[in-house]
Amino acid sequence: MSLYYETAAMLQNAEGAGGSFKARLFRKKDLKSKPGQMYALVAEAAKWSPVLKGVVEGCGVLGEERKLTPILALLLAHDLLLSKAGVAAPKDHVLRLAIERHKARLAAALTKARISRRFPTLEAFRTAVDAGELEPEDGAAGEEMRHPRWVRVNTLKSRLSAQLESTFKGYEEVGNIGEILAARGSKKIYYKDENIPDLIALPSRVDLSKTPAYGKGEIIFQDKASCFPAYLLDLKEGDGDVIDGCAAPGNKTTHAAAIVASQNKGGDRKVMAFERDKGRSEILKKMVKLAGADGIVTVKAASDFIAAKLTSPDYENVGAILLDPSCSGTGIVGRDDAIKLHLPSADAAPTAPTQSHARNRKRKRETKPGKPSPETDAAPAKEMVLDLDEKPAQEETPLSSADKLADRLAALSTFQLHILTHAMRFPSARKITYSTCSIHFEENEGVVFQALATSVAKQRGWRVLRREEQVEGMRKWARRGQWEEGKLSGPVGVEGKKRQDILDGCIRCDKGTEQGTMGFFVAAFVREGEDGEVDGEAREAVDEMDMHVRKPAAPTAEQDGNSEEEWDGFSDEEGAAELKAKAEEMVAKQEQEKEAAAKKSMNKKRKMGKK
Ligand SMILES: C[S@@+](CC[C@H](N)C(=O)[O-])C[C@H]1O[C@@H](n2cnc3c(N)ncnc32)[C@H](O)[C@@H]1O
Repeated sequence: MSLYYETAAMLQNAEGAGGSFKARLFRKKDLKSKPGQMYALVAEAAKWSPVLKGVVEGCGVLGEERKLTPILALLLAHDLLLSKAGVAAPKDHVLRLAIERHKARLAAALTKARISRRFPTLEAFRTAVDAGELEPEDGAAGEEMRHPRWVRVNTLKSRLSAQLESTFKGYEEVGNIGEILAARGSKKIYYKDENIPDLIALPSRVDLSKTPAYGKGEIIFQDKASCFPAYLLDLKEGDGDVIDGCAAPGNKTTHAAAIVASQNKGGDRKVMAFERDKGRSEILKKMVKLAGADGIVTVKAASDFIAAKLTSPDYENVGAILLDPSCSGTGIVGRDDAIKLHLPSADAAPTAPTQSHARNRKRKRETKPGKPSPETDAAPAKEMVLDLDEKPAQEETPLSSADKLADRLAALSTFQLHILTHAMRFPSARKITYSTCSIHFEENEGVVFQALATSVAKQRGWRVLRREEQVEGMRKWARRGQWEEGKLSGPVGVEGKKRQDILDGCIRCDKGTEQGTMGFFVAAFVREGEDGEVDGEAREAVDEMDMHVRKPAAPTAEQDGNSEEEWDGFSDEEGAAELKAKAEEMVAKQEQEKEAAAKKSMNKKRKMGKK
């Protein structure tokens, strides 16, 4: 089978196959063509497909050449017109003959397409296509594409100034993020972030994955919002060791390690990174090593943070904890790395004169065993959406259906509250950041208010870091926490100014706004006094909350006849064990659903591409 038949067959069977196109190519054992050549052909043809679709349709190739399907016509037209090596088939091959019959008209149509787009030469046209500048701007895909490419310079290995002089040499600095969001293709501009040090934003299509800096771990792709937790933790030399309780793939771990290293003048402070999942622990180890953080970070692979023994001497110097637990992931912006093949339609009326010898001819379509059937391709999709490459391991569990939302949020927030209150028990801990990439109150402010109401928070004096106390870049971030009435079990949470102060301490990011971030939430907790020495204001706040926030199953004062009896939070062994069991059950369920949900979403994306 020729390269073209084989590639077209792989593409036609793409739907529902699971995994990226690249993974499937390299997994397939019986291919006659080289997988690398097939991959390159599809990647290049896809880039040119918005142009080639019109070129092929305009010449009426599909109407005349019954052996060609839309996919074959696209691949062959690409190689005939744009590949230096030409069509990769013998001179008398039926496909080569079929496309070469139209060479003169196809070439003329391509020239016309170039001139109409005002490119003086084919090389200039090629540069624009390579930069993704021909991608349509409108529609949902366009929206997703406008999410910037955020790049954190890894100060363990490099400096922002050094990167601007090397990786980003020739890039022009712009004064606001709006210019990055509005930029098409991979325009060479960057924006230096005003909130997070060493962070820059670039237009979405800029591909840095092949740069030496990325390969060496000098730059890390990390959404701006995802940089908030380590920065908000505001680590100081006196904070001792740091724990990242939910670490893989490790973006926040390496960020925290970079901050620690910048202060570690000869010191031996450590970052301990817990990751419960075995597979993700391997990714974490690789990330830590690549970032040059392995001297500071100890990876606790396949280790449950909740099971970490508080009395272990390993943790006696832990002053700060970063917690970014599993969540619904509803704030994640789909960086749509999927590509679109714009396929020519057989029904489109030709705009150029067609071959006279072929006009009105009704040749029977031929099908050979093992070759894609033109019959099944007779009413082709106009677009085909393809995941070319593997995506980084998903860190979140997509919610499978809307009606399960309330249940899932309840289970997730139970787990999140449990892990957060566990962090609050570490003997020397004075700072915690709690974050999610969820947009839901239940997982965000809801968890914060419930955590503050627990006995461990009260006894140990944990409170939310007030906005005015926050590190400058976070203090000036405008979007703060918000209250949602009726979402917490029990009548109400803290009210009035006290509630508002806590909400002002919480930070939110919204997706799809002019800030260019994903949907995200983070709050920092601090405590100053010794255990049991709760400062007055904090005590007042938590006491007031305790009046209102109740565990759902807790008996009411009327029911148990004891008006003094209060639910004392999650610190009792029984409650903690119950929560742990519930959380573990939920997490196991999540894992089972993860694969199914990912497959379903890929199929949906493909179907949408066909419409
Ligand atoms: C949201 S992701 C963390 C992302 C990470 N902070 C980053 O920025 O790259 C949550 C991670 O926590 C892990 N996890 C969940 N529960 C855990 C537990 N009890 N102990 C340790 N890791 C846990 C999950 O397997 C998952 O890898």
